[in-house]
Amino acid sequence: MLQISKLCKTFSGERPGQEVNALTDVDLYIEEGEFVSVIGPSGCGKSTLMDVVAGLERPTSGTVSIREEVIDRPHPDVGVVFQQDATFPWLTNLQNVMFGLCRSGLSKKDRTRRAMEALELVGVESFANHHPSQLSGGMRQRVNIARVIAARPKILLMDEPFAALDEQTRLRLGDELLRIWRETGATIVFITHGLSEAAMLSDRIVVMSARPGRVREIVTSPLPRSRTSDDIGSPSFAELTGRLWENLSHAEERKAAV
Ligand SMILES: Nc1ncnc2c1ncn2[C@@H]1O[C@H](COP(=O)(O)OP(=O)(O)OP(=O)(O)O)[C@@H](O)[C@H]1O
Repeated sequence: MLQISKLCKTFSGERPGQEVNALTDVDLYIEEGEFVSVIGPSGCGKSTLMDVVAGLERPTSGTVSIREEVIDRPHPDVGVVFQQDATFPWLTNLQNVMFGLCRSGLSKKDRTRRAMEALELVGVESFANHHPSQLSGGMRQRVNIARVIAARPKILLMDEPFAALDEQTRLRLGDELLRIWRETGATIVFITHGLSEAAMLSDRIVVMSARPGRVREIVTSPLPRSRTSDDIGSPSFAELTGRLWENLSHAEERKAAV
């Protein structure tokens, strides 16, 4: 579904001639319908990887392909959810979700229907005619997710979407996201700083090394596809987070040594 090959990304630094190697030789293959999380030390290039896959940044070298089509701009099959609230305060929640469909070519009636379906999927349909300011942070993030999934992307990229939320809300939204993933069959790439979040949500977890970021290890989850936050107390979960922590602390040690 998604193939990342020998991906490198270098930015110009603050001083003339200075360069920042954000990513080097990243190779990753993601199957259709997989839920893959990416973790790694701060500054290792997770957001850069997401931006390149989203077609928002051009790779310095290497390629990103979706079903063998090399992408160099935002692709219609890809939706992106960021940590920051992207709702427009002057629009209702329904209008916000419909806005995400304004270039879809659908009639207003169909856009309304699709937007309502997306709001139902994330559980905020009863607030369709309220404004984002009338919602809690967690509910607003549900509207942001609805806005993206209303367009029915085959690949959903999520860059720390729950980072600004409290732990309880994160867990609840994690469960909702797993349900949405199972219902839609979307392929999800999820960036997080949270080991438990990555362990609970993912089929596979990509651990990146310190900058310049590359794939350090890919850990396959022993948890079933039907996993929920109830699995957090299980021995498999503890073993998985232990393994992730071990990997991450080695990556952090390397960062300290650089
Ligand atoms: N537009 C840019 N221009 C110059 N340097 C950049 C740019 N974007 C990112 N960088 C640098 O590239 C490196 C990787 O940044 P990135 O934000 O991708 O890391 P990250 O792993 O997402 O970080 P964090 O975990 O802290 O969110 C950092 O050193 C950052 O300063």
